[in-house]
Amino acid sequence: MTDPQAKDAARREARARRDAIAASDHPAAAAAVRDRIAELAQDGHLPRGAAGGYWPLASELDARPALLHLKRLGHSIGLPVSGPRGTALLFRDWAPEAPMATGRYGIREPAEGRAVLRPSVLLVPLLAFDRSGHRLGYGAGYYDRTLDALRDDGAVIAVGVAFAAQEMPAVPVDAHDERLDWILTERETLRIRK
Ligand SMILES: Nc1nc2c(c(=O)[nH]1)N(C=O)[C@@H](CNc1ccc(C(=O)N[C@@H](CCC(=O)O)C(=O)O)cc1)CN2
Ligand SMILES: Nc1ncnc2c1ncn2[C@@H]1O[C@H](COP(=O)(O)OP(=O)(O)OP(=O)(O)O)[C@@H](O)[C@H]1O
Repeated sequence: MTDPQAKDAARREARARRDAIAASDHPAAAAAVRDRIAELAQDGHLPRGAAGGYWPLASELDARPALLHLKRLGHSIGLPVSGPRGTALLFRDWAPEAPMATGRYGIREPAEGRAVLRPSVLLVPLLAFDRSGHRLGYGAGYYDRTLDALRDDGAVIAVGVAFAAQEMPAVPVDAHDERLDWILTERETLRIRK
């Protein structure tokens, strides 16, 4: 296993870099990522069915414009609901006008009663990434467990979303770390797996 301190140090460094991005640069980055997801869809890289996303936290890149685009293309959209630490995320159907609630960690999520979806495409928020498709999240293992579970019962295309500044030469990895299929930043579309 990698030294947990190496992951923590990489997390702190990535977090500081993300926090340093000017708020005025966020809308253009969100629009660029929307255009990149539109291109993936157009080129037939995204399977039909539900797309999972995330409600932006802190200084994360806002994926909502990308999600709204996928919705217009006919995908249903699911947002994560965090259960207890150690569990996989669940995705509930989201629409801009549908009721939201505040879940664990104070994150906005679709209210109870909204349908649970199984995403065939998952936009994954990244704290740090490298060019081989490895990622770091907040360290609770939610996305590793979620991708593991989704890949166990079928296919899922995992699309990491981050600012270009969050790239590292090599993210520290462990055996349980799930790789991404694509990474989208405001600057480029990285194809990890063919
Ligand atoms: N937008 C977004 N939604 C997401 C995630 C994410 O990374 N981004 N998640 C990705 O897994 C899940 C939530 N995961 C979390 C895992 C740990 C902590 C956590 O330990 N929070 C600390 C405070 C951290 C801070 O302030 O920086 C705490 O509550 O003490 C929070 C969320 C599901 N939803
Ligand atoms: N598929 C899995 N099954 C069981 N435990 C797992 C699995 N994936 C991750 N874990 C556990 O979750 C914890 C956090 O993992 P890690 O440090 O890789 O988090 P992360 O990738 O940064 O976080 P996240 O996946 O939430 O974005 C570790 O203790 C790890 O052992």
